[in-house]
Amino acid sequence: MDYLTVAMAKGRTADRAMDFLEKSDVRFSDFTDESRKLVIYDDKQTIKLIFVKAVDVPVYVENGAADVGIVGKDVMMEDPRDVYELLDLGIGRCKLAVAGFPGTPVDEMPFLTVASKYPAVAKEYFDKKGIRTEMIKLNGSIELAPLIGMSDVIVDIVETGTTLKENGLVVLQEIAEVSARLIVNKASYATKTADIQQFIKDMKEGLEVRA
Ligand SMILES: Nc1ncnc2c1ncn2[C@@H]1O[C@H](COP(=O)(O)OP(=O)(O)OP(=O)(O)O)[C@@H](O)[C@H]1O
Ligand SMILES: O=P(O)(O)OC[C@H]1O[C@H](OP(=O)(O)OP(=O)(O)O)[C@H](O)[C@@H]1O
Repeated sequence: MDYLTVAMAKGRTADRAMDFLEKSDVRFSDFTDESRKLVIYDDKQTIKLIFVKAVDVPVYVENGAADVGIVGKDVMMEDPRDVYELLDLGIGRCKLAVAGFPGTPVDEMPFLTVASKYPAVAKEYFDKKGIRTEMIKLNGSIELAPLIGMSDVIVDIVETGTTLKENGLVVLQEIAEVSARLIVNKASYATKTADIQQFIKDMKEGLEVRA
């Protein structure tokens, strides 16, 4: 059986994407939130869903290990890959922003230490402004860095703003709007066109039902 292989991260993205697909009658009945399975199939046995780390989704798709991926724009910005980006799913909406203590004069500072999960995005942003930076790559709890004096500012995802607020930080500058995107392997798009178009149609129907 030639499945359409779809890669996504468990958690917020997968929950919403599977909701959309269910609206189009694409169901994964044997999947539960507690499941530790990394590969699941839909009831009609046409889609093979693989669960990978969010940052790895474009890697699987570029290599053809997955035909399709669902991934945040933040991940694509940090590590661009040679894939087609075909649909903005409008889920997982958040912002990439510079944050720090209130009143930090970012644009007047000739040199900044920046802690981020997104060092490439951050460097490009400050380079364009002519601000020299030292990047400190972190993988989580980014908001801690300014609190303990490890960085002047952070570049991170802001959704509700709660994490910043609870740590006495504020958004200083907005860099980009982020939402989940549907990406497609280039060769798969040529060889599995009908399956991919059907998958996109199913996702779109889910989007419309939700709207
Ligand atoms: N509040 C949020 N925090 C983080 N990511 C968010 C948020 N809201 C939406 N997103 C989107 O969800 C995607 C996946 O986030 P998730 O938290 O699952 O991954 P992660 O934190 O990179 O992975 P992990 O938790 O496995 O380290 C992000 O790349 C981003 O596009
Ligand atoms: O604006 P908010 O709604 O508070 O959301 C933003 C927070 O969510 C993300 O962290 P995540 O939950 O992925 O944990 P992490 O620190 O492990 O990255 C992000 O890195 C912020 O810390």
